[in-house]
Amino acid sequence: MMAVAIHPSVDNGIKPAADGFAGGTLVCHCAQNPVKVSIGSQVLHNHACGCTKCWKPDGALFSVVGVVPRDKVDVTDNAGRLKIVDDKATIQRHACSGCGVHMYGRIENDKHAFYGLDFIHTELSPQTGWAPPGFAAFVSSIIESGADPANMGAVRGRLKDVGLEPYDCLNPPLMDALATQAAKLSGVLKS
Ligand SMILES: N[C@@H](CCC(=O)N[C@@H](CS)C(=O)NCC(=O)O)C(=O)O
Ligand SMILES: [Zn+2]
Ligand SMILES: [Zn+2]
Repeated sequence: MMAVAIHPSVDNGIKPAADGFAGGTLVCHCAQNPVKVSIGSQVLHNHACGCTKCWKPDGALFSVVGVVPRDKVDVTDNAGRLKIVDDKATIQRHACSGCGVHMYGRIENDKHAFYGLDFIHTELSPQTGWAPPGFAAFVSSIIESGADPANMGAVRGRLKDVGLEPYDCLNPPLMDALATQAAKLSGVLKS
């Protein structure tokens, strides 16, 4: 039986991070005058995301998305083509209006646990050495994009086989970070 396809960067074999890797350039899919974004950092918390909002390449069940400090993100070419997909969302995804690819997602709420980090898709960069995805988030959400609910056992099995522990929200460290921030904001936890 053919293995469940997750995402090209997973299905073609997850490549390890390179020591000392410190960034690269994201390029959108437009054949002419692509949008380019320079990233001056290794990616952190890279993961597969099954939610409906994260950008996925054609045919993929999951997005692969991670974060970098926002001051390490610099749009260098054709910034004028970027449009915010949903300005009400927590993560404002800046997409190329030509090809639809999301170039970076930014949190503008400075009370959010992940404020200061931008979300990026390292597959848009020709450089190798990015930290690979380490877990799978929002796995059940792929059903909202049309995945067959009856196939979820096979999907989770495949994710485990390739070392991506499946979660239906984020992984425990990130869920703890969100809850810690909520407890500080409510005053339950003294900061
Ligand atoms: N089940 C929902 C989940 C969406 C969701 O909560 N996505 C997560 C992971 S990217 C999130 O943090 N979203 C914030 C946002 O999109 O602004 C869907 O698939 O649309
Ligand atoms: Zn484009
Ligand atoms: Zn997502």
